[in-house]
Amino acid sequence: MSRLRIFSDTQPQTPLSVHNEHADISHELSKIGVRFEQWEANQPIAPGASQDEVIAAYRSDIDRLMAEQGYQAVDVISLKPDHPDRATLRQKFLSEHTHSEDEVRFFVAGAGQFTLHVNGKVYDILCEQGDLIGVPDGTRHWFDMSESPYFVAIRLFTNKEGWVAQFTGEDIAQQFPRMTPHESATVA
Ligand SMILES: CSCCC(=O)/C(O)=C/O
Ligand SMILES: [Fe+2]
Ligand code: NI
Repeated sequence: MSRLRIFSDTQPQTPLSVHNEHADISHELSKIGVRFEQWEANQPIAPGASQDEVIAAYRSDIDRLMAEQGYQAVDVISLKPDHPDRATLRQKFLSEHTHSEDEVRFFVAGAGQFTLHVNGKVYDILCEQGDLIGVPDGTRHWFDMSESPYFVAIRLFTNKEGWVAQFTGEDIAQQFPRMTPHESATVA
């Protein structure tokens, strides 16, 4: 189940609030300009599926999003627990960073944890199949997939170069809860 936990950025042990209802999660995230929607994601795609398979299965949604916001590039992250590079890939997203463009991710299988650092608060969002998240450019954030990743996410970019991150050099991501293998597995 999708979940939002909101923390003070100085209190990683105890959330200020926890939200499990999709409408509530969307409402809270809309306050910080973050798009969080539930889309149809019922194509027969499993983590490990190839980029071409995923894009073909979701072509109409991708085209609609690209037309809607002028995105110029799309790619897919598709990982399951036996991926040989899972540790390296996990580490790549685990440090706080920003992008100079909106970060739009559509989860079409499994789950992943986005954490946003905005105005002295930390918004820890467990995203699951069907969740579409849009994080405004310049928003400080990180992403975890647990040590046992199981998800497929479609990524849209305005930058033709695809994924480019500016790391903040802060260690805050190391202080907040990581995604657990259980949270990854419960959607398997
Ligand atoms: C959920 S897609 C992989 C993570 C990613 O693209 C990103 O920028 C995380 O911050
Ligand atoms: Fe990112
Ligand atoms: Ni409210």
